[in-house]
Amino acid sequence: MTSAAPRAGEPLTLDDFAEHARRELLPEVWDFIAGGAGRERTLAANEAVFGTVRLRPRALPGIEQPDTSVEVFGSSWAAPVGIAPVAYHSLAHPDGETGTAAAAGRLGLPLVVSTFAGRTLEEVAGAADAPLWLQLYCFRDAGTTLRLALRARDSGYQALVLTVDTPFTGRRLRDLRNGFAVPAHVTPANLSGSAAAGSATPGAHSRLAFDRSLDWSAVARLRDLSGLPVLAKGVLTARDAEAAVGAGVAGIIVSNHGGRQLDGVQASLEALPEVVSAVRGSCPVFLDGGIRSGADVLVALALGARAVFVGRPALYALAAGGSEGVHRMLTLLIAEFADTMVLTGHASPGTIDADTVILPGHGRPATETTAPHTDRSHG
Ligand SMILES: Cc1cc2nc3c(=O)[nH]c(=O)nc-3n(C[C@H](O)[C@H](O)[C@H](O)COP(=O)(O)O)c2cc1C
Ligand SMILES: CC(C)CC(=O)C(=O)O
Repeated sequence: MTSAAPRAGEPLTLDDFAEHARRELLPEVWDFIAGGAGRERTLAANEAVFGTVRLRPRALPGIEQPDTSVEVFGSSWAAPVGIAPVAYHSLAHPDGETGTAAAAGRLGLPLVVSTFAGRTLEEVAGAADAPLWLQLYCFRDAGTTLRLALRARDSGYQALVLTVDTPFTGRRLRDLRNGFAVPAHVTPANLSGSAAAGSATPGAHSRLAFDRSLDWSAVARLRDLSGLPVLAKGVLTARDAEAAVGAGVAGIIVSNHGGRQLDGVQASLEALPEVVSAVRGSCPVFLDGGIRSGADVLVALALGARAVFVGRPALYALAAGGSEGVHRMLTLLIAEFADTMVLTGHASPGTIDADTVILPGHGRPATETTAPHTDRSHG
């Protein structure tokens, strides 16, 4: 890929965007976004594990221009990359979720809007022209969740993402030490007036307001009510993947919530093969957690993900440059992915298989060291 020479100081990597954001944000806001639960072992592992996988190059691949696009639930995405649901984009920049949606939409990439978005579902829909999904937390006040699902359907959202790893938010020590509270000007726009609107301290609020009696029957309830496909976000084991499939999910997002829930669990990438194998091609499997480069995207696809989502990098790019910053970050990620495709000999994402990577401790391609999970032929 040819690209124009960068201007001095322009971010050249996703890590550069994080560095810009760290300088822009108040320390306690940076900590809320960057931090994880407990000793942050899982948070660290999410990124570090990508550094342990080796790529297998392809000489003279004969690819002029790779086609990075993928199809998901009948929609074309410009690349196998979306934006994970992250609360309160307006913490990072006044453009908030509408800025993020506009940037992703210009590039043909999807956005998953958080239950705790700072802009209304309808405002975000007005700003985006790429697929939108709505992430749902289920509240004790069940009506609040059901109304959100119906509003999403009515404003053209294409899927619901039920977060299944959060009966309450994890113990995030940075926030506890900082006494972090969401600033008064940042509010959950879609919960206003509801019993779930709650307080400014996300941890305490989640313990009061989230429905801990929730079980897998929620999938069918939300699907039947809204007519939308429902994905489960936060699956890390074969057992939970089988439960999700049994409950009728349309897709699974392998995720540990960016290391913000149960510290000590596997990195998302480590859990991916087990989940892909358990699902046996019955629904697409996605991954979030630790994706910081185009090569990381390729590695996740090689181990069976249909597509990946980035969480923190979207907020960092927003903090660094508003909607334009998100556009630049996503453009960079797609360009890195396209370059990595060419150098590993893939003209389209569909051919990226386990033969493209070597897992830690093995001198051989992952095809020979991992079982049948590499089948991504499912719809
Ligand atoms: C500041 C912040 C807020 C988040 N808010 C939500 C949320 O509202 N709902 C949800 O399901 N996940 C939420 N997540 C988790 C992300 O969807 C995603 O799982 C995680 O950020 C992926 O890891 P990454 O940041 O390494 O890309 C949040 C993550 C962060 C960093
Ligand atoms: C407001 C919070 C519940 C959002 C969240 O899921 C998180 O901070 O990880």
